Amino acid sequence: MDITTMVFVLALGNLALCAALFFFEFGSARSPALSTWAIARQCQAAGWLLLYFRGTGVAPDLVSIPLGYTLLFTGVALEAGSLWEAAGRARWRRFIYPALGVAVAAFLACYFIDQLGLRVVASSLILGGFYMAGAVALALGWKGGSMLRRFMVVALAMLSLLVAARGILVLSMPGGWGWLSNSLVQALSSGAFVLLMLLTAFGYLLLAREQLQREIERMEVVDTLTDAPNRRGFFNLLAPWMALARRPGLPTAVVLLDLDQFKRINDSYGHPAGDAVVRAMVDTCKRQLRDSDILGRMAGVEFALLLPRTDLLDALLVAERIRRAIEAAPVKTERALVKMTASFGVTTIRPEDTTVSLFKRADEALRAAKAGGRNKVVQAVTPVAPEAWVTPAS
Ligand SMILES: Nc1nc2c(ncn2[C@@H]2O[C@H](COP(=O)(O)OP(=O)(O)OP(=O)(O)O)[C@@H](O)[C@H]2O)c(=O)[nH]1
Repeated sequence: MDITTMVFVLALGNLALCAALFFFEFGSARSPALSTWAIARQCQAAGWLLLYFRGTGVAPDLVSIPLGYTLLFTGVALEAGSLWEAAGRARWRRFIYPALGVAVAAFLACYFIDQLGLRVVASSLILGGFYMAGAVALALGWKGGSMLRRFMVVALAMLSLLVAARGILVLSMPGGWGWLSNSLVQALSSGAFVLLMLLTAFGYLLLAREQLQREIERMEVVDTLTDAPNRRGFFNLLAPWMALARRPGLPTAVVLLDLDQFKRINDSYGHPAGDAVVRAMVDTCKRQLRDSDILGRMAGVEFALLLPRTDLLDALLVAERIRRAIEAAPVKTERALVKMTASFGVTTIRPEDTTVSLFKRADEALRAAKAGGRNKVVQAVTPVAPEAWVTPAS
């Protein structure tokens, strides 16, 4: 494939992707990273198209080449930016925009000094550099990342080097180096552009899908409002402690916590204020817990605490500490300072317990705390074993 056809393929490929992206996201709210990526692809499509038309008389070279490359640099820089955005570095503009400004100025200077040699050096190094910036953004998620992500990092880095290599070779050995002629390097670098177009397109979409899948899996076990484990997540984390309770050793305590008269908070200040109170309450609880303790949201404004290696007496002290902390820290919302209290039911896991019997006992204690006037800690009643029953003397 000759270079002109290659440039045409790149223009068409990017245009096709732009159209697919437009209809994929039509009418729905885009994520910032996806919006940036869509703009990046539009710039690249326009850039390659302008470069395809150079020398054809459609636009004078003096316009099509500087403008085409500027659009191309902008597209590749924004594509790197979208990868930084997706990696959670929202301040990428602070670095990418100045770098883009310097790159365009340097390219224009090189172009007007030497329309062939220096132009190739500058464009190859700039494009290679921006593609490498994208590879670095992806590499931020290397640890714990999927095989796809790691493959993308390695492939992007290698192709970026191949693109930059052309500039370096033209700069250091204008006549080529042995069998590595200039035309071979040019062909390799053009091939790298096509591979980069395909790889970034498919790779980016597959990575986005992978991230979505992870988010769905997380939502199955995590409550989105508080980021605490939800009912299912809490039961998953409780399971090993239930098994451990059948062995001799320190007990594990479970505390049920329910915010008092929460309906009135929603009714008086609105649901968003209620949400803020729930979040603040979780923060207050977490501050009173050890790292090994687990807080889960069971339903509505009812939470459970799992306190490993904690006996009943210590669990009662922890619950009392949390009760006081909640009472002493009114939550500041947009409309008012909201005072909050909570009621607690405390128990420990027994060897014969199932989750049903455990939670039934804790719930009975919680109900007793509510019935006793709320803002209280109540311990579960220990059932008397049948063999200890005493038959009254007749
Ligand atoms: N804002 C907000 N409200 C919630 C959320 N989850 C549950 N609620 C509300 O919390 C209230 C809980 O009510 P209940 O537990 O039945 O009763 P209560 O008003 O807290 O009174 P007691 O439990 O008897 O002290 C309901 O009005 C729910 O709509 C939430 O995530 N955000």
